[in-house]
Amino acid sequence: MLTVENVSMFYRKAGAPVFTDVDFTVPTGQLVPVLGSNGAGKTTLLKILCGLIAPTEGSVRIAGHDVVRRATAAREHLGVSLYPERSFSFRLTCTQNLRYYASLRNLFGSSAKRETAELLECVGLSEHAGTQFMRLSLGQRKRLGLARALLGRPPLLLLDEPTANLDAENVARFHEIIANHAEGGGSVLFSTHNEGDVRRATEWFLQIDGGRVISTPALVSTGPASGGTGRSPGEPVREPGGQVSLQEAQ
Ligand SMILES: Nc1ncnc2c1ncn2[C@@H]1O[C@H](COP(=O)(O)OP(=O)(O)OP(=O)(O)O)[C@@H](O)[C@H]1O
Repeated sequence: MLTVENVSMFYRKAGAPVFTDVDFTVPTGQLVPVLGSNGAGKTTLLKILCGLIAPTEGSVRIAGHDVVRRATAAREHLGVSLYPERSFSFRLTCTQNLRYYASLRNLFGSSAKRETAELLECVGLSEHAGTQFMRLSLGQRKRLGLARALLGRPPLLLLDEPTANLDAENVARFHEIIANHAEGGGSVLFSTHNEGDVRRATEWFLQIDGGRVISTPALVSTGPASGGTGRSPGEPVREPGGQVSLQEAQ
């Protein structure tokens, strides 16, 4: 679904690259968290993956389409939510905002109306359907961003800190939504500062550290409802390639 090959990123005037030689693949049906400290490069990576900025070197393909050279084709397979959220119209309601973005996905009339209502219900915003965006809390804005990313049910979701500002109930709701997405054959790559997201989401994650993007098995994936370790008592923690494991970080 998503293929990243030899990607490096240098911002002009910056003294050092954000990261170099990034290679990974996200197959269909996988959930991949991206961890990294402030300034590590998570947002930069997401912007490159969705084609908002071009990498200095390397290439990104979504469903086989290069995100720079075949951007329109690539974006048909893609739903995006970046952080901070700046692209909604402040004076429009949740419904009006989603209907506008639905039209950009070629959804009009009754199908747009139905999908907009379903997605507001899905992210728990039905009661705010008629609320202006500027009157939403930060967590509600984040959930509206997720609803917009889901418009048209694109197979790949790229989400920047989707659990930031969410309460526990809505973090659980987010994990249920992405688990359903994966069950339906979709893939999700999302950045987070919350290691709980890694335990709940997946079997492997990406960690950006010192200009390297490292893929690491989580080994603690136990499904959405569990907070357990996923290991038998006494079972050793595997540390492939000497990489930092989630357990070490706790
Ligand atoms: N437009 C830009 N021009 C120059 N440098 C930039 C630009 N955008 C980001 N950077 C730098 O690139 C590095 C990575 O930033 P980025 O926002 O991708 O990090 P992040 O991991 O998302 O951080 P956070 O967790 O704080 O959101 C930082 O050093 C940042 O200062």
